[in-house]
Amino acid sequence: MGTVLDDIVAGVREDLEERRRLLPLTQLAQDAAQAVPALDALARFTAPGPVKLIAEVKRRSPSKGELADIADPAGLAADYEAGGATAISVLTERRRFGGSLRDLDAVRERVRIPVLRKDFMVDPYQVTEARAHGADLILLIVAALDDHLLRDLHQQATALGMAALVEVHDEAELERAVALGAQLIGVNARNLKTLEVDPAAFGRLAPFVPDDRVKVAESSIGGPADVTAVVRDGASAVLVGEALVTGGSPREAAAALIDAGRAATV
Ligand SMILES: O=C(O)c1ccccc1NCC(=O)[C@H](O)[C@H](O)COP(=O)(O)O
Repeated sequence: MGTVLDDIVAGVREDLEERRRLLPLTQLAQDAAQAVPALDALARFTAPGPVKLIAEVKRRSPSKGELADIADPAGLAADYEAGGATAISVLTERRRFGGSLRDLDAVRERVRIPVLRKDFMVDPYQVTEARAHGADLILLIVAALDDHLLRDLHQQATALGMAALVEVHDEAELERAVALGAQLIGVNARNLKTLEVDPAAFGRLAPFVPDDRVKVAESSIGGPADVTAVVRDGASAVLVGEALVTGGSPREAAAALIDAGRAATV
C-alpha cells in the first residue's frame, strides 16, 4: 500500500493528464511567456524586518478534512495582505485540498505581494502552468521527487523567473535541498507520508540549514506562541494555513503572528 503522499500524487497526475489533453504544453508555454512578470519573491524574504508570513488559502486537508468554506479566495488573500503577509500560498490541488488554478488566478489579480502555487509538483508542465497563472513561487516537496526531477523543476522555475520553496521533513531531505542550492528551505512539521506532526522538526533541522538560506517553518503553527518558538529556533519565515482560515479575522490573525515574530526577534 502506498503512503498518503503517493495517493495524493497519483490523483495529481491523473488531473494533470486531463489538463494536458485540453491545453498542450506549446500553448501553455505561450501563456507563460505573456503572463505578468514574476515578482522577486526571494528579495522580499531576505529583506530586513520581522518574521515573514506566508499566509495560505486552504479549504480542506487530508489530515483535518473540511477547514473553511472560502467563497472568496481573493478577498481572503487581500485580508492577509492587509495584515502584513509577505506572500500568499494558494493550494491548487483539487481532490484532497479543494483548490484550483481559478483560486490562483483570482488571488494573483487581487494582491500585490508574491503568490506561491502550493501543489504537488511532479512534472515540468505544472511549473509552466504556475507561471502562466501568474505564480511567483512554486513549492517543491523533496519527498515527492528524485534528485534528477528536483533539479530539473528547480532550474525550470528559476529560468521562468520564479523562486522555489523547497520543502523537507527530515535530515536526509534537508541534505538534498542544501545540495540543490535551494535559497528558500521549508521544514514541514507534518510528515506527508503518514500525516504525523512533529512540532520539534524545525528546531532539530534549522541548525543544519546554512545561514545564507531563508529558513521557513511550515505547518501546525497554531498561534503567536508557536511563531515565537520557531523564530527563537531561527525561522525567518512561517507558512500558516489552518490557524488563519479557522480563526476570527484573517487580517488580525495574520498581524498577530507577525507581531509575535517581531517580539521574538528583539
Ligand atoms: O495539511 C495536510 O493535511 C497535508 C497533508 C498531506 C500533504 C500536505 C498537507 N498540507 C500541506 C501543507 O504543507 C500545509 O497546508 C501548510 O504547511 C500549512 O499547514 P497548517 O498551518 O498546519 O494548515
